Amino acid sequence: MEFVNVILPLPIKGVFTYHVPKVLENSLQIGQRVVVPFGGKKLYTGIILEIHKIKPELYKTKEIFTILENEAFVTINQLNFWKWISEYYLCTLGDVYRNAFPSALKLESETYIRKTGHEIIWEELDEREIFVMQNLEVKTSIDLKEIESFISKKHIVPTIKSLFEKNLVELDEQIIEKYKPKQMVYLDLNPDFKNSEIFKRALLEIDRAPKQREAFLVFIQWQQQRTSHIGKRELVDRFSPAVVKGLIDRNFLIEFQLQIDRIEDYDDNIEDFNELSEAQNQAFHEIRNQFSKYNTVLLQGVTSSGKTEIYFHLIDEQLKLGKNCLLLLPEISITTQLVTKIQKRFGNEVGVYHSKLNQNERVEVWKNTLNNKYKILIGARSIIFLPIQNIGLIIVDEEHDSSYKQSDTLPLYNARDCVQILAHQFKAKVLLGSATPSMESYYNCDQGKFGFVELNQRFGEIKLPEVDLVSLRTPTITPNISYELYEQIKICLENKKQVILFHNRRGFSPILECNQCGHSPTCPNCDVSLTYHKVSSTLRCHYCGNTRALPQTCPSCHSHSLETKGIGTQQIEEEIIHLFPEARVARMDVDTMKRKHAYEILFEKMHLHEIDILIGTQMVTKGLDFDSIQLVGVIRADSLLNFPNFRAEERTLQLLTQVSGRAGRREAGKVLIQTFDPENPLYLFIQENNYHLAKDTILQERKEFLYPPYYRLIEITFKHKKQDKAKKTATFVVEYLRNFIQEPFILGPEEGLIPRINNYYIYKVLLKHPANKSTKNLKFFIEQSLTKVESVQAYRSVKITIDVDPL
Ligand SMILES: Nc1ncnc2c1ncn2[C@@H]1O[C@H](COP(=O)(O)OP(=O)(O)OP(=O)(O)O)[C@@H](O)[C@H]1O
Ligand SMILES: [Zn+2]
Repeated sequence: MEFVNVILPLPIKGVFTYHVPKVLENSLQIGQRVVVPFGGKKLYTGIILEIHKIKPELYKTKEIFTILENEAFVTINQLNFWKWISEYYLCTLGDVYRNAFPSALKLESETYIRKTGHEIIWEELDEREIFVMQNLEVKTSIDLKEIESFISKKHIVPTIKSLFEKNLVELDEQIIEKYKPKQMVYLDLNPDFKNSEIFKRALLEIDRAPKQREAFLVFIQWQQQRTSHIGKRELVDRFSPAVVKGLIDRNFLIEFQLQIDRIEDYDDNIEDFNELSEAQNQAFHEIRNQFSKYNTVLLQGVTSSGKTEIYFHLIDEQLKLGKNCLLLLPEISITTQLVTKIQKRFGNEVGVYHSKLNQNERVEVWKNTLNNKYKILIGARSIIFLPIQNIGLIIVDEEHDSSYKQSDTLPLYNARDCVQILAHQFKAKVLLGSATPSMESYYNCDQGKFGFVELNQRFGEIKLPEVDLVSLRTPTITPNISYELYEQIKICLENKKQVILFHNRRGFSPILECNQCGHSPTCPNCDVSLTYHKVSSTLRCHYCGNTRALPQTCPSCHSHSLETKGIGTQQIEEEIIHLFPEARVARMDVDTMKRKHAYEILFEKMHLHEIDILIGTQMVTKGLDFDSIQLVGVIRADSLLNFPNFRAEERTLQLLTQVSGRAGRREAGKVLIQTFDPENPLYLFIQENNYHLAKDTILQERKEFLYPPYYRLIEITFKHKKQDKAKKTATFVVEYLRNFIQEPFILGPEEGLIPRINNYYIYKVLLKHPANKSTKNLKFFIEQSLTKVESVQAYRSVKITIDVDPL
């Protein structure tokens, strides 16, 4: 008999053995998708990891139901990569599989499906498919379990798969819901207006509606400037719904809809490469040089030095060698300018993969990658899980960015580090690029592991912006805007230039406080104050989402003197509007950027200079490349530094350097940093643009206090609704581990920074390990300690997560 070991999307260690039905014997492949029964009732889509003839002795195997296609869906390289991740990040293969695979490709009992609304041609469906579709006529969504009552288990997944392929059903998951493909409404000119007589008459007709006339002319101007369609929303935002409706009612503009979420083929012109400047050319050659000695090279290029241009030339070289390239970007940059830039150079050989794609799009990219359709793949961190082929070069742009680390779902991997394994598999090179490299990467250069190339000149020999520190200890014009900043904004606006104001909201969200008794409403489920949301007039918990109406009186002493404390971007916006009533102001933060195309619209507006002042959180610090930003203001630099994390200084340095880099990219620019602590050496380094000295200071401290990059960290988190259970389990683990690891390499258990989230009490244990030694033993002890926990009945319900290399 033939057996297969299958990976299932479960947080259980190990693989699961099934026997192969006679008809499938000798035809299976490693990496193929199979549907298998599990437990009493469930069924899952699994991946074949091994095929063998060894009958398990301890239990009776079940038979696999079916295979989903005749070829492997996961490559051997991928499976090896998954194994590495599960060993390094101490999670199960099932955790990796669950995360690595698009949901639509791993149907299981709990998967919900619903109709797409696509026309059903009943004659083309088989009996089972008809059953499912009829069921969906009466119910909006069903899960695979329900289908079991009318289709045999064996046939469920193939049936659904077939309906998927016919585009008749889609997954119904709450998370996916958000990104459901949307029809976007666009506007076009009435085709009759091509006739200039009709056009002239039309213009006369709206002479008496000046707003409509203006909107109409702006629309025509846009149409001439752009190759893409013009969204209705954009015109509405610029004018008003009524004005735009007027133009549509008059039949001047015609509405049409397009589904925008499908991966669009690029059909515009392919642009030539820019010639590299002398400095860029030198860096380019230096990188190639270093690649003959090192597999990984760190490129530190100051902001606006044109690193992208160098990437393009390196990529081009690989393509000419017949190799593919992988380009990793922080999540946010994906929706922005870079992707368009790349498509302009490389056309349709580019695949894009990121979290805002819907399920169908993900499947499409996966299949195209497997079929080696793309020469270049661009994506956020999850791109490393695609079935990539024939890779010659992997580029990680903004390598210091924390969004390369997955922090909410297992596995808690860092894509910047994982690409080393992929590169090894393909014998490919890795280029890490940043204006502000991470301490880890510097360390690797020092250790002789990475090569190092520096590019110290901005493109066009533009000078780096001048940085001024402004003390907040002296009186300000409005609560958060100093006289100096006010003056500079004024000058900038007079010069018809744009301003970016950066306000770090982390830890500074507005809260409600009673002036009488000092009470501040807290979340019933978490140990945090509720955040005040002005627009909806609510108090909200940012950890569990708990929301309540804004109280009129203090819940504790019933006085009426409730006041908001702390500042958010909204307050800054109000102050700016008050100071500059004429200016066109926009805000960029999680609240304003929720909608799928919010970024594109905002960037378009920045580009067209329809915004004078852009106020935003961290989002404005990354990658923005606009011509006319002359001034960058940092509202409160200190809020970054005061964050209780050993990386606070590094992050501050990176953020401030990055945000400063948005200024003066075409001609001289200026940066104003407002702070309560203008003598802080870190700010002085930033002012002098001395990243190297700043980095040396930080590294010195890290070494002294046994932190990365000199030591690797592993953090174990314990969560339980009963506080003492969480604490006791954590203590139990620490006591066990102390047999092998002594102070100061083991810390805790300590309460979490927020001791309770969503009614779960949190305890943490931190382990440190010299970076130049293998963590194999340490990881073994940790796993042992968890096995010990498993054996104690009372501790079993405690939720334990291990974070290797936490940020
Ligand atoms: N060789 C070149 N020819 C023409 N334009 C260039 C060239 N190199 C760079 N540029 C332009 O200079 C600007 C800055 O380049 P780019 O955005 O690549 O910088 P960067 O190093 O990635 O900066 P940051 O780290 O701040 O994102 C871009 O608008 C780019 O188009
Ligand atoms: Zn809460």
